[in-house]
Amino acid sequence: MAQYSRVAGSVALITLQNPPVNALSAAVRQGIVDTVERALRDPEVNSVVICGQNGKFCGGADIKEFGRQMSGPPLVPMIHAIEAGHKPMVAAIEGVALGGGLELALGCHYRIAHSKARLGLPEVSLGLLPAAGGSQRLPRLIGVPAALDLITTGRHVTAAEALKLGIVDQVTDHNTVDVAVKFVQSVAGQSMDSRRLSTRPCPSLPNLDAVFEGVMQRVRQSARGAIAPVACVQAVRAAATLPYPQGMEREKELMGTLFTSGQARALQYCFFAQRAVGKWSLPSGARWDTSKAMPISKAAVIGLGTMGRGITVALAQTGVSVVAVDTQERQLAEAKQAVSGMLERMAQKRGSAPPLGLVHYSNNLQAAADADLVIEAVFEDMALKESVFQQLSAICKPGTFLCTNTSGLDVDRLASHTRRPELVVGMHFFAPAHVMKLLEVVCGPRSSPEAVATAMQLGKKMGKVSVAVGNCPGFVGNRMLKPYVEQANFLLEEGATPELVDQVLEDFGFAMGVFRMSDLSGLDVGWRIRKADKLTDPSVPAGQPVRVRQGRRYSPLADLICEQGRFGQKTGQGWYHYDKPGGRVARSDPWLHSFLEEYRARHGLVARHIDHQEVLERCLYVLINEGFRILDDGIAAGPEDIDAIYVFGYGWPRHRGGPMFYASMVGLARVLERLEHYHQAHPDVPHLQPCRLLRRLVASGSPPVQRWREVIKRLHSQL
Ligand SMILES: CCCCCCCCCCCCC/C=C/C(=O)SCCNC(=O)CCNC(=O)[C@H](O)C(C)(C)COP(=O)(O)OP(=O)(O)OC[C@H]1O[C@@H](n2cnc3c(N)ncnc32)[C@H](O)[C@@H]1OP(=O)(O)O
Repeated sequence: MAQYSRVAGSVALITLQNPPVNALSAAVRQGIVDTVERALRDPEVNSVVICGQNGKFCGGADIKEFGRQMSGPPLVPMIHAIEAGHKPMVAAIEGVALGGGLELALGCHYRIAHSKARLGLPEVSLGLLPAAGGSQRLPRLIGVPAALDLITTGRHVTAAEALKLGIVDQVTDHNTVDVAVKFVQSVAGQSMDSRRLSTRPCPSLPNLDAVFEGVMQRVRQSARGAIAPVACVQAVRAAATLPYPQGMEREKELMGTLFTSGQARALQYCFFAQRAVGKWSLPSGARWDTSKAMPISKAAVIGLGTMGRGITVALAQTGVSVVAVDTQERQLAEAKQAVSGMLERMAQKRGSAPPLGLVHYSNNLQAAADADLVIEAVFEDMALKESVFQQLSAICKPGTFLCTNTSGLDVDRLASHTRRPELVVGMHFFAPAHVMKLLEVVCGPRSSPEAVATAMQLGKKMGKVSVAVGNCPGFVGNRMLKPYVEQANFLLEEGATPELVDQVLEDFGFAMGVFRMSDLSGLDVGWRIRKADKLTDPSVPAGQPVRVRQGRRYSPLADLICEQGRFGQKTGQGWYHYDKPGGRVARSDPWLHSFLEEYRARHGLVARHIDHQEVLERCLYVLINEGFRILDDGIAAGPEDIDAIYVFGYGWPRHRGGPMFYASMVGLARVLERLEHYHQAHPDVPHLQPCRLLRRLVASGSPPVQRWREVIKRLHSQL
């Protein structure tokens, strides 16, 4: 797991060997301890180079080991032995040096990186801190402000930035190991005293207290309840204020709290969930590893509203040539300007040229004829989409994949309007499409494995977390959102305010509560869908009670708000008041409160006190319950898919792991018991009725979330 060889006569070369990223497993750590000892003992060796196999230095501690009993030599003394060694040690960094990998490099006396390498301390994104001395050595090397930035954000830096910051001593375009070997020979025999970071003082900083106070305030605000970023600040503060040994003690103490926390488990679960969703499988048996993705070099986007523009930008950023089509001249002209602007701003940030030449515009659908893949993003109207698909099917070359960006309409119905339904899949992007990480790839019953694989691969190329889901109204994300929003409206009827509901959800960790989020997305969107679903407006049969639809409880509150022309931020009024149309700052609105009071009085509803627990349980458990139904229906293959969708597309706090993981942390029996309780209190709300799968999981002993797939498989095979 760490190979020892002699090169250039007197240099020991230690190569970490643990594919795919040379993570520091127990065996690798043992290998490093043994080979370093050997190099230090060997009288013929005067210097050491440490590198990683297959062009990757090291991806850090082995995350898989964290949930288990730890064994093997610990990292801290291992790195200390390297730093204390009397022979010069150089880290030859290719590929990545992340987390424990960078901490290992910081223990070396010199660091030489390849120009394409990326370095960072991303432990915070796993709910941890760099506890192998990283929180103490990095501030001593690059100063407190830069170390705080890297450690609290976990961001990766390029070799060029690492050189500028002083993390590495040299960057090369040549063979990094050869350069390191040559270099280490040039310093062999010299004293390494000044190169041991643990012996250096932290560069002094005026107004230390004020700096840390400011940073702590900012970090607490953006952490939204996550504890690791706060612990990271505390650890760096120890580096700045304490001698190294005491700083290490503090690092260990803080890590002790984080290591076994639920948040660390949640974040590590998210890490693996994000990777698990790439290994998709469909009920048909089609799988990621047996389905061939087709290369896409030319795409077309049809409909250049907000979504179409974002998708065009995202494709061009990926290097795909795009023809952007809108039949309305005015919309086309506006889109041209908007897309170019977005591409230019993004390029400016990156310091590169904008890929303007990759985008062509047309007002004629015919321009999509030779595209390899088309993404339809016209207005969310079934008849309109059907007509576009019919035309595309006639226009496009044989083999063109036809995708729809619908947020919930029937993909199979659209496929039925084409000559090749197997080439049709949904590609549901989230606004703004060039920024948001999530892509739901919606597989209809007739979508071919190649079509799914192609959409998944294209999503990955675009930097998205692509999740394959089945076809049903709202797919996964929006289907679960519906009962969540519905509960929030019911709570208003019963006595809550938008402020209370939002406060509870934001305290939980959501970036925005449900009402603030609805105001941002536009209340008219849901109104239009409810009209199409015949839940409101003239289509509702006369004599139907206002608060009942299709035999269930219904809240017309959102419809009434829309009837007042209050569509949220865009009109300056919605559930909140904004300074002007398009304003961003939500203010409590006395009009809304009087409106709620009048509404309750009109319907004989008596407002009662609703506590935070009820708000949280009713909103979240009803959403989770729908998640179980989705698993039971086979619309999502496993809980990781649902959790990835919620974390990357719906602002679910990552340190809570996603709704299904959260349910497992709360305890499935508890979730079941609370749903039963609320369903008894509200028997006219079917969404509160605990789902069959939840009951069965509880009956089978509430297995951990990682084992649900097996249980679901077993249940389905028994049907
Ligand atoms: C009572 C309590 C006492 C407390 C005491 C505790 C003692 C413990 C002290 C320990 C101190 C630890 C301090 C250090 C901590 C760390 O180092 S944490 C890890 C930090 N590193 C990372 O976060 C990097 C994670 N990986 C990545 O970001 C990416 O994988 C990559 C390296 C950039 C490569 O990306 P890409 O090429 O896109 O490949 P992927 O698909 O992401 O990954 C490929 C497979 O590799 C697996 N993998 C990646 N990194 C790790 C890892 N560090 N450990 C284990 N496995 C890893 C990944 O899951 C993929 O696997 P498959 O899906 O199976 O292919």
